[in-house]
Amino acid sequence: MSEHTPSLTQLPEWQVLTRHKQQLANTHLRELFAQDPDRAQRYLAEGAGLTLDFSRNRLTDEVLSALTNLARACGLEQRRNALFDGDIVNRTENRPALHTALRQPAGTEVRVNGQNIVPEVQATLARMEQLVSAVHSGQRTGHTGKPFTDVVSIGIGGSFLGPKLVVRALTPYAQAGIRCHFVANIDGTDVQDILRPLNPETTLFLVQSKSFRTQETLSNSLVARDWFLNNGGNQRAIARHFLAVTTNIPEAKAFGIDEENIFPMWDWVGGRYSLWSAIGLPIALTLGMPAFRELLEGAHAMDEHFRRTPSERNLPVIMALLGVWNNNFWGAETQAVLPYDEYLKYLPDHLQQLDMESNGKRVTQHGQPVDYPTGPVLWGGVGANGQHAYHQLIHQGTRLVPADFIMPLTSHNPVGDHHAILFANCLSQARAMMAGKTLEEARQELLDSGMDAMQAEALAPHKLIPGNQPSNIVLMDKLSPGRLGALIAAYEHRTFVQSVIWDIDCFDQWGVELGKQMGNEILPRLKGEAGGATDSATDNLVALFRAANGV
Ligand SMILES: O=P(O)(O)OC[C@H]1O[C@](O)(CO)[C@@H](O)[C@@H]1O
Repeated sequence: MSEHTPSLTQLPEWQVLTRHKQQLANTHLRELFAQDPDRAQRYLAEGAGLTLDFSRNRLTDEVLSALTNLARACGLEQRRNALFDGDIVNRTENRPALHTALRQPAGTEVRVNGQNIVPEVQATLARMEQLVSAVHSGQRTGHTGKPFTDVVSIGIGGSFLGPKLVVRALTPYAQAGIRCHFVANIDGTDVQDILRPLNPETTLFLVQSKSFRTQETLSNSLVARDWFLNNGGNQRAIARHFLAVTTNIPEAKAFGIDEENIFPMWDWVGGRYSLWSAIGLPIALTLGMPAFRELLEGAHAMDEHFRRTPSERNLPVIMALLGVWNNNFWGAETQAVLPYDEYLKYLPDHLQQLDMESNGKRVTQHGQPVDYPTGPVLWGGVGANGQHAYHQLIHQGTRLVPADFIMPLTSHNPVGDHHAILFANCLSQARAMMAGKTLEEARQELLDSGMDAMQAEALAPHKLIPGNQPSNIVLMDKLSPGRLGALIAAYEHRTFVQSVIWDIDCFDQWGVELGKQMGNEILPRLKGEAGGATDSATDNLVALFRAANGV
């Protein structure tokens, strides 16, 4: 396996790309389109029902081939095989990362420590199916015999963001009228707002925590349990109303959840890759098992595409390589994700954890500091709302902002011309970012509007739009469970490929631990249960908090 010795930036393949960047430094995307009429047809990749148009990147055939050479030199093929084969790819935690096994068809094999894990995955799906059908048919009811109407999923990070994205994205497929709510934040407002209108007799709680040690989730679960007990519930009834998904069965039992109501998780699934496991129960309970299985099938189709397609036609590989190109060679520090579909509202939130928790790393897999930027700041929101907020900075600010536009070609809610207008907005934004407007065009436009020459001269620089901003457009026929599964899996693989190039561990997250540790030290001081000093800035605010709360 290639291990980037001595450094990624010393590889000959990297040097070739540095030279390509210098050669292209003064070439505008407009020129690349003008010189190359077939560009749009050539820079298309298709996989698992998704189409990626990557023509609006600062890319030539030579650059694309140099990028794929870099991927090869970094050992992409071996690392990808290691990922799918269940090798230890998360070295700092000594684990495989087998989210792909969660969407493997029954009857296939993936071995961990010599044992095939697919049957266990399938058995868990079968248990989920039983639960979902019992809840939907009314066979499993609340403790007073009433059918469940609401599911409250309590979890944070990967035990929250993926299910929330999917439940919202696939609203048109919702079945049986089950409403799903998500409590994540350790803020009384979040949990209270959600519980207040609910009926405890018809509410099913899912405590979602891989570790069953996460402070936010455990505190919110205690609030939910007290609310249930104080509103007509009783200890025995907890068994009917509280389920858990976790690897930590003893802690879940200690919380009061019956073993038969605990669904397994495995340490070979990372939290941010876990929506495909029983952590997906909010999805299955809201949409039904057929839709959940279709989601898995879509993701599996993307796994197969990723595994078997040559890099130059491989959708997630191309997305990853373009990210490296923009980030490491052109200095982009962010990546915008702009879904042009209201249902994909929570996609940027999910991708923030997926990408930034995975690739926000500063040492190589061997603990050597990197001398190149790694994961960018990922952000975004639904189009066209963003056009009236942050797109101005993309058009005329000083930063390079690569963007991914994502849009289904058909709408679940066709209303008048809405969908065509939305698509026109998506295309026009990508085009404006690519082409921009020259000073001469701005000046001419002003003169044509009847402005005198002096005024036009003064105003034209304000109307100049440099363009040359790279973007991708990802299209699908419609936002179905299968296409959504493929889309999320494509981003998972994009993240993985980038981690291979950067030689970092994309499956650990040691950085988040320090804040948790410090929080545990500060909390007793806020409550007046411990003294001691931290730093003067923290101590000042601890004192302010205590005074405000009468501690
Ligand atoms: O599912 P758990 O164990 O409660 O963890 C929740 C989240 O906390 C983290 O460990 C840190 O944010 C995430 O990786 C994880 O998704």
